[in-house]
Amino acid sequence: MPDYLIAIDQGTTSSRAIVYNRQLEVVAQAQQEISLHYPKPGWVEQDPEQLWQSVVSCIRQALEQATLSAADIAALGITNQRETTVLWHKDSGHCVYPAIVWQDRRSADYCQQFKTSGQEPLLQQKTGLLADPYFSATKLRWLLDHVPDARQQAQRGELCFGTVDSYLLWRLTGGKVHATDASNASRTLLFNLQQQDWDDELLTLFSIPPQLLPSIKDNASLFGHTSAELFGTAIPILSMIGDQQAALLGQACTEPGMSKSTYGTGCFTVVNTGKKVLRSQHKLLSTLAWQLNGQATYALEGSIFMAGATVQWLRDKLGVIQKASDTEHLASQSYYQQSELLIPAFTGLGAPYWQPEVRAALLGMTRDSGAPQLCAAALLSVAYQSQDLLKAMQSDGINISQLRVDGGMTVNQWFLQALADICQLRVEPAANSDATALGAAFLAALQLGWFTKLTDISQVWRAGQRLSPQLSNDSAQQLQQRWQRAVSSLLVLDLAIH
Ligand SMILES: Nc1ncnc2c1ncn2[C@@H]1O[C@H](COP(=O)(O)OP(=O)(O)O)[C@@H](O)[C@H]1O
Ligand SMILES: O=P(O)(O)OC[C@H](O)CO
Repeated sequence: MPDYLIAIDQGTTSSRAIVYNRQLEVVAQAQQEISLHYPKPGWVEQDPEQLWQSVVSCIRQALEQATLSAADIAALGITNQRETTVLWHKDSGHCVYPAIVWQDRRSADYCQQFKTSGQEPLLQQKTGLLADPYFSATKLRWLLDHVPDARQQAQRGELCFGTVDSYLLWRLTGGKVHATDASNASRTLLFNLQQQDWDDELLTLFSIPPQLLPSIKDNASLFGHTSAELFGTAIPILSMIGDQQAALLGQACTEPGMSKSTYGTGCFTVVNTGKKVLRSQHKLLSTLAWQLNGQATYALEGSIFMAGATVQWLRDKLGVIQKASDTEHLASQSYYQQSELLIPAFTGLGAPYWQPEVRAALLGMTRDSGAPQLCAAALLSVAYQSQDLLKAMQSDGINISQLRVDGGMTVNQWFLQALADICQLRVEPAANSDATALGAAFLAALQLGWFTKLTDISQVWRAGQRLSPQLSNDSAQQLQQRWQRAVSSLLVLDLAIH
């Protein structure tokens, strides 16, 4: 029996393949950055072919680094950026359009119609989500309405819709399997959270032909085998799970009430709510954490669209830093009370505001404002947004006094301390910032029988160096209040040219 497995983490910023041994220790890993394209204001696209090629090349590189062959790999697990929408031809595998990324706002007007017509509560009740362009259904509807002949081809059963997990599965299996997992399905706005299946009424509401949809499977199950010619030997694919749900598991949050926050491209705070769908009164999302043997575990989620992506903006558009890690020493040259404030609504604001049309603002600039202040403002904006989420959760009766954190930004100590200070709680980074990949790897290992039950993840999870708040509660409150005044002002600003 082979002694290793590989987790693929296809994120918004990069693709990764990580080789694990039976104890789920990292043996080797490979990573490739992915390009994002912004063809119009508020639009965000990626090339599905690049996503696919990066995954294949990461798997090959990781195998090479580990001096292993595909025959040594017992299973593959997949975790992925969620909601991003791909539509491809069944026969050729050719995509009809670039992938529409979760951050894309092009369907904002269409979503507004659901709010205006009073249909949003129906969406909320069935899916746990809101009428927001974030989710896949309105992106898919846009594709069917705007790509020439797409609707006719869809009706003739010639096209496949999928989120990134589903698209990768299709490619890995050589076009043999069109499936998704319950956690990814729960992010489409087409999935009935209680019935754990596609919802006919929603398909009609969004005019989505059902023949487009993948079948839905448990998060740990046999999804298919990679085609033998890809890596030399067919490898079973034994897990698929959306990246934030994977991180919840990878952070060993298997009991109701346990929570984590992942700081990658965006930031996602997720609380395990157990077997019950908890309904937020403060615009947090109810979602499916994982489904095993048909049994769903649910979660409550706060989603922020710009976390590490704000750091990328500093690097790629402003050029004030050369690499993400530069933000750490630059920010440390400034201080929390600086006048500069960045509200990173580059693609609207997510939870708890849900304002797709609002755009980013940089406030409080002086003649002295420079790279240190911009870096501090960018990192602080993520801490302030996290505090907004924690406050919404508290209002829903969920008190988080200690936060497990992971994701690319959590290597930044200045950011972690700012998070602890602004949110006034203990921050507990995972020893391995790749909790996402670990979650997917664990599910595959569970399916292989290397572990016997879900809670065995705690044998694998390790805490890193914890940070406690050093700022006084009064000062934190003043800063939080200033942030909230700034956001409130931005929300009432009308920037349209009349
Ligand atoms: N040292 C750092 N300080 C601040 N941000 C960082 C640092 N290193 C990486 N990042 C940010 O983390 C993000 C990548 O994290 P990752 O978890 O790999 O994201 P994803 O899963 O979305 O691809 C990038 O947006 C990058 O800007
Ligand atoms: O790319 P990430 O890790 O920020 O995750 C993206 C989320 O899955 C979007 O919902």
